[in-house]
Amino acid sequence: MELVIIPAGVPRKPGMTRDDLFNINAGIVRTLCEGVAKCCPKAVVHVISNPVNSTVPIAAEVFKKAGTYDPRRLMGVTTLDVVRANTFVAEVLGLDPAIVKVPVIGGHAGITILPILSQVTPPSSFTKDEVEYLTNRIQNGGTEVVEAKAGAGSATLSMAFAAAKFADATLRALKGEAGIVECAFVASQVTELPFFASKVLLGRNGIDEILPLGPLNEYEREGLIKLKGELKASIDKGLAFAAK
Ligand SMILES: NC(=O)C1=CN([C@@H]2O[C@H](COP(=O)(O)OP(=O)(O)OC[C@H]3O[C@@H](n4cnc5c(N)ncnc54)[C@H](O)[C@@H]3O)[C@@H](O)[C@H]2O)C=CC1
Ligand SMILES: O=C([O-])CC(=O)C(=O)O
Repeated sequence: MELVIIPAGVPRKPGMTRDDLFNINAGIVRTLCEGVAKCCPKAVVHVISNPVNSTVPIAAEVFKKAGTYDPRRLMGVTTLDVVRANTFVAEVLGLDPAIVKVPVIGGHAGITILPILSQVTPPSSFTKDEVEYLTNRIQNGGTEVVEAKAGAGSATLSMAFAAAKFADATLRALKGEAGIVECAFVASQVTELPFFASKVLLGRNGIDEILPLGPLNEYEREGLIKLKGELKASIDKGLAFAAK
């Protein structure tokens, strides 16, 4: 049982998008994945380095070239989006974040981060204003931290918490614990895009099953349509880089 977590690379400074990190981090992720393919080709790989929407496709291409690719074992880490969503929704509902679960789908940048508030557990309803506030806050949670740190980096500490949470869930599933479901950015057929974040069932081999998106309300369906263009462009940018 092997798990490789890749958090290497440069973080954002205020005014930058995650995509602005591409020029440096794409090469770092490519080199590290070449090392994984050589040294531990059967490892499950968690990619944290941004822009996740591009670095995961890069990792997939590196593994394909090396002949070690297994889509069940490659996951982009979007747990921090879920941690933020659980926290902000719990604040609005006046609940303990530990009991709130919000699926977050799409990708890991700006509008590609789409919280599915209609599927929150415990079942809850929100006003239109609350939906707008929560969606924007969750989509911009990373930027909020980058601005607050004013040049000293991004959300390192909360990412460490999220990475540990996702690693723990993955390792428990690899050991045989049943029924572990997490959101992650993975090779996917739930939409027409080749990679997408959604709920996945983890198991002894990594991803056992990618779960359907479930019913979305009109606001979420519109969000899904809007995010696809940006997400596709980021995926294609990663694939083009890896093909060079
Ligand atoms: N997926 C997510 O939700 C999140 C992703 N991130 C991303 O994670 C990455 C790291 O962020 P932080 O840990 O906050 O930055 P940091 O600057 O605190 O740490 C980055 C680490 O990467 C190492 N590094 C740099 N180049 C390397 C190379 N070529 N090979 C191996 N290691 C190398 C550095 O020595 C440093 O230890 C950034 O790309 C950031 O955008 C950060 C937070 C959340
Ligand atoms: O925003 C950033 O640059 C780091 C990150 O991905 C996050 O905190 O979600």
